[in-house]
Amino acid sequence: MKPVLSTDEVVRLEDIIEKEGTSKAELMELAGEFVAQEVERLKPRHVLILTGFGNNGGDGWVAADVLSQKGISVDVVTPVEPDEIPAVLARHVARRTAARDVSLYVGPSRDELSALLEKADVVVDAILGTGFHGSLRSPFSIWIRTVNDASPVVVSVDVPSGLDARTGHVEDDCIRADRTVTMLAPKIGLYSGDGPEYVGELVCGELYEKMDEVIGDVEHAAEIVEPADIVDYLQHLPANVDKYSRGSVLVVAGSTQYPGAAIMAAKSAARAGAGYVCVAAPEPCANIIRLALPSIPVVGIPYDSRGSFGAAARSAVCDLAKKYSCVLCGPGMTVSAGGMDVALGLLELDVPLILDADALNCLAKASIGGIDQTPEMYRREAPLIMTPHYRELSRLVGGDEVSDLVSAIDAAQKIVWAAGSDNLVVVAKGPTTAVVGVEKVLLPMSGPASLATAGSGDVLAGILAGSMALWADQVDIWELLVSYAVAIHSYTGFAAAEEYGEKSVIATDLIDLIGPAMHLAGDEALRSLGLLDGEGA
Ligand SMILES: NC(=O)C1=CN([C@@H]2O[C@H](COP(=O)(O)OP(=O)(O)OC[C@H]3O[C@@H](n4cnc5c(N)ncnc54)[C@H](O)[C@@H]3O)[C@@H](O)[C@H]2O)[C@@H](O)CC1
Ligand SMILES: [K+]
Repeated sequence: MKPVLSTDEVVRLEDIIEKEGTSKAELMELAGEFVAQEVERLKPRHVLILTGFGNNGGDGWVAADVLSQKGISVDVVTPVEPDEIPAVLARHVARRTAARDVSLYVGPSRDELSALLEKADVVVDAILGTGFHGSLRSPFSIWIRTVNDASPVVVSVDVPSGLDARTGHVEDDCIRADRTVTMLAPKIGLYSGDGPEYVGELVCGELYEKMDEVIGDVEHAAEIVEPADIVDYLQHLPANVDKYSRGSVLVVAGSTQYPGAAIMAAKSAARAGAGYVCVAAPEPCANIIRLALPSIPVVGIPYDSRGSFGAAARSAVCDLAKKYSCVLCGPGMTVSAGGMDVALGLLELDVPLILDADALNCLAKASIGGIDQTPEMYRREAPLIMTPHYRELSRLVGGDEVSDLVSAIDAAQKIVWAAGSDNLVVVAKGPTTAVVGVEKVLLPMSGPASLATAGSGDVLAGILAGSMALWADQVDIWELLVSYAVAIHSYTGFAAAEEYGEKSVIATDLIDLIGPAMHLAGDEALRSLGLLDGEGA
């Protein structure tokens, strides 16, 4: 897994590295050399480097120096003369570079900048890095707009200029990078909010050769889960399994209004590997589900006048639930008094439980001021996975704004820290999904935008349930198993987008692609471990 840091922790990491004997000036040299190396791979003849007032600009000046010494023609744009640059380290490298064979442009007009952009093969954006917050001031606001209008090939240094590296928020304009070369470790803002839209391909220059020895000394905002990390869950089934040893899932879901959610979740759980799946649904919709899923038994449960779980549902569902390896509750069940009772009843049982969709909305309704204010409601021994999207997550914590990855992690941590259990995981679903536990925040591979379609969450919940049933006995770190399920869901999105077209994917397409998605994930894991060459086995 690869750590992702907050900007504060990056500063701490730089201090630690300095204490270990590598100064910030040396880090800047290494950063600039790394940028130059990444630019050189694009084989440019003419490079334009835009620099700012701070150390991000310093990295750009070093890169200019290295590239010009390699015989590449380099233009450097700076807001002030090198001697007037306020940041000491950046001023030092700017003076040095200015004395070399580079062309300097101090505070060019918009037209002059446009002309420079026209003759550049590659533009290096070293205007603003982790020191930038708030709204853009001139001249950078004009530079950034001019660059984006010209849409050249852009390599951004550390962070695309204009992006707040703490939150991923873009207030005005931001450089649209083809590649972002980030230093030491990726910053959380590159994954949050507007970040993914501007970053392009992300490359990390670790710079410090003994990074492994120091990275554990700072807190990680999150960790990226790589294909090799989930390889344990991609093994073949042992030859001697039977349908019970593969694990069983009870899907507590559906209503007259939304029988489809129960159908999609149950089928996904079966496709994800559970040996036996059963649905417990309000009686009036049970037949529709039976007809759609001939291989899956459906138990009709007492219902209310709207065809949702009714007053007697709790004991019927809880009696059944005890017999399963894992219970998934929520898809399509609507928010009703009976549904609320069912969700609270399941929380009291000693069975691995996934609460999704309306089960979470029921929980939010049953608590006052957020569930984190009443952790006893969900504190338990058996594993509990909650899978809210940002809006559901906001409701769960009493209405806090949840609008991006950073605020989603904060909200999810409130929930898991209030209970303090290793067996509690919140999956904060969004464009970048975070898997949040007490100790760890994991970022599994994100899927394509095609996954943003109604019912996609029911498929994810089913994949999660099937995976939990299959692997529950062998789990050390629940966050990792959950990340595996999220990654498989992402792969179904890529496979479906390829088959049906990016905009045309519907949730039911994803279900039959769960198997192929596991193959894709398996191949990727083997390839990253060096056990598979080329395009496939
Ligand atoms: N400190 C270190 O050890 C290292 C730092 N590195 C680089 O240094 C960068 C951080 O440097 P700094 O902290 O100097 O910050 P930056 O270079 O990101 O920017 C700070 C400068 O931006 C300007 N600025 C801030 N807000 C602004 C706004 N709203 N509108 C217009 N201008 C604004 C200010 O003039 C300020 O001096 C990193 O992103 C990275 O590129 C790398 O060289 C690696 C080592
Ligand atoms: K930058």
